[in-house]
Amino acid sequence: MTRSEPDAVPVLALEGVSKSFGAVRALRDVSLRLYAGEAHALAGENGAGKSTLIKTLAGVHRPDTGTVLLDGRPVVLHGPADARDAGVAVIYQEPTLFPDLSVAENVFMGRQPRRSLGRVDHRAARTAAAALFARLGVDLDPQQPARGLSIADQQLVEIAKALSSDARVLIMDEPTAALTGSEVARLFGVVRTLREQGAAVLFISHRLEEIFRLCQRVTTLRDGALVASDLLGDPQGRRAPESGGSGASGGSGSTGGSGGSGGSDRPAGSGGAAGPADAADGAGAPGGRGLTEDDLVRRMVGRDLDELYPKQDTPIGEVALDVRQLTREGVFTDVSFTVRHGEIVGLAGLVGAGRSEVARAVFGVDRWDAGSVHVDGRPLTNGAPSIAMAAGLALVPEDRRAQGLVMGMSIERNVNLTALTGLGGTVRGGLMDRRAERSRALDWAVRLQVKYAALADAVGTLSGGNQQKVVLAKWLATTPKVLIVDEPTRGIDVGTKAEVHRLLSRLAADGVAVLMISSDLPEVLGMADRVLVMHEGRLTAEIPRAGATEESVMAAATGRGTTGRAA
Ligand SMILES: Nc1ncnc2c1ncn2[C@@H]1O[C@H](COP(=O)(O)OP(=O)(O)OP(=O)(O)O)[C@@H](O)[C@H]1O
Repeated sequence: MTRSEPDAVPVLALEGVSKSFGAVRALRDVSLRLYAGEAHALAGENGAGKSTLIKTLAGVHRPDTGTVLLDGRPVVLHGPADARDAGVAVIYQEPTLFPDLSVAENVFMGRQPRRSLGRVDHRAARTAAAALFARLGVDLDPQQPARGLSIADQQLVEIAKALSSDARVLIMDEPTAALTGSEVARLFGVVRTLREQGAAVLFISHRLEEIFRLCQRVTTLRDGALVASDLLGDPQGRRAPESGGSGASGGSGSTGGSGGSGGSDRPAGSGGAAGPADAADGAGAPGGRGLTEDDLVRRMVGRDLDELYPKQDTPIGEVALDVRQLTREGVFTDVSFTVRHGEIVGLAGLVGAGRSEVARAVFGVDRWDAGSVHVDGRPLTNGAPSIAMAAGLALVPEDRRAQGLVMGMSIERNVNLTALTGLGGTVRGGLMDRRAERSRALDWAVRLQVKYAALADAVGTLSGGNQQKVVLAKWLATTPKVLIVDEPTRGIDVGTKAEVHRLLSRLAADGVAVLMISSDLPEVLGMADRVLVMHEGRLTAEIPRAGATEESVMAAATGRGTTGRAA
């Protein structure tokens, strides 16, 4: 049986599901069919309803109307345990393993193999875990403690855990957001293996190229409604491995390992969207040639997208941020660079290279052991964020949800949080000027296209991407002289991504010095006037815009040569 046979029965499906939270209609009459052996992407802008949909499949939410079907039969999932028992597992972006337990103990949590007297059989657990990792084609030691595993490895432990309980459906909610390029390649290798073994994978990502690389079908949501469910065609007309539930290996590059950036897994000749009886397939792909990235963006956003990297040329002014020989023992060493007024400097490197740590030290969240930081020629005090802010520095942190928001507080109040320090200008005689607060929040909500019901709603009710936008707004509202943004568009949909880039470009044109930490290479190359690269806690290169290419940046990021040491 292959997934594209019209009479195939989906392993898991939604039919006509609607779900509201108060006045917000998060899902409206949505249907989705997930087949064995397919990687199926779920696309949509922030707040489109993707998380609500997967939570419905995972038994977290009960639909208001509509049905969940397992193997074609309607089921009622009373909670996550019901979904797990039915073979549906969810892998979240940042898994929550028990740090003090071993990898094997985490895999078999609650289901440890036991010996006759009821004692846990650790050796059996290790052997079984090793067999699962071998099945996935990955190299992980079952005996090592979970503490200290990279996020990528933690995800693999979660996947092994799902397999150990015979999961047939794996739902992955933005699993790649915090992974390096090679970790993504390894995860995709695992997903291919799982598909060959007959699993169905539902995959969420805001990175469109990943959807096209990994998936055979994409379902798009807009404002809670289904736009289309399209097969993804292969533009080169190459024949990708046809996989059913049989486990037959049908072609190249489809198992284990860490392939490069190739390895497209799309079905051959899948013009249009003549999938298994999907009513919403009607829209198809233009010209019957398979969906393109532009088509997908149009489906998500409802219009053509403006330029993604609208970088304007701006005169570069005096040095605004001057970081000299900054060292934090064991974290980063001898880091020196400048950012000038009007300039966007990209800070590239692999996850773990020390970029965020430098940003935190510059802003004063962490102390430095040696070196100095000047803003407009004035020295900052070590470990004093309030002094950094008073000097005109702003830091939009990477981990925005944890570091940047008070979840129970309103959207409006969160946007204005920095005003509590007196920086934002809405504190008058010790009282918040509520009208100014509201108008500022509204202004930023519109500029960043935040999707919300009321500004007085708790920020915790927003979708993940919209929460990210509120943190951005909060810091941009301080009108900084120097803005440090850490992964400014991670988790943000493609439409707003262009808007964030336009905003950064405009800030630079207004004279703000922008230091942009980003793992998104096209973003760095598209937006930065100059690119700094870090590798293992040191600056390894400084590359002017004209000389910056994927190759030159990656070479410096992986320590394979430098292109001129940063001064
Ligand atoms: N528990 C909740 N209470 C109130 N509103 C909610 C709740 N959960 C989701 N919503 C709303 O439902 C809508 C859909 O949110 P959802 O999280 O499903 O979006 P998403 O597509 O996953 O977005 P993102 O890409 O930002 O993660 C949003 O308007 C959101 O604010």
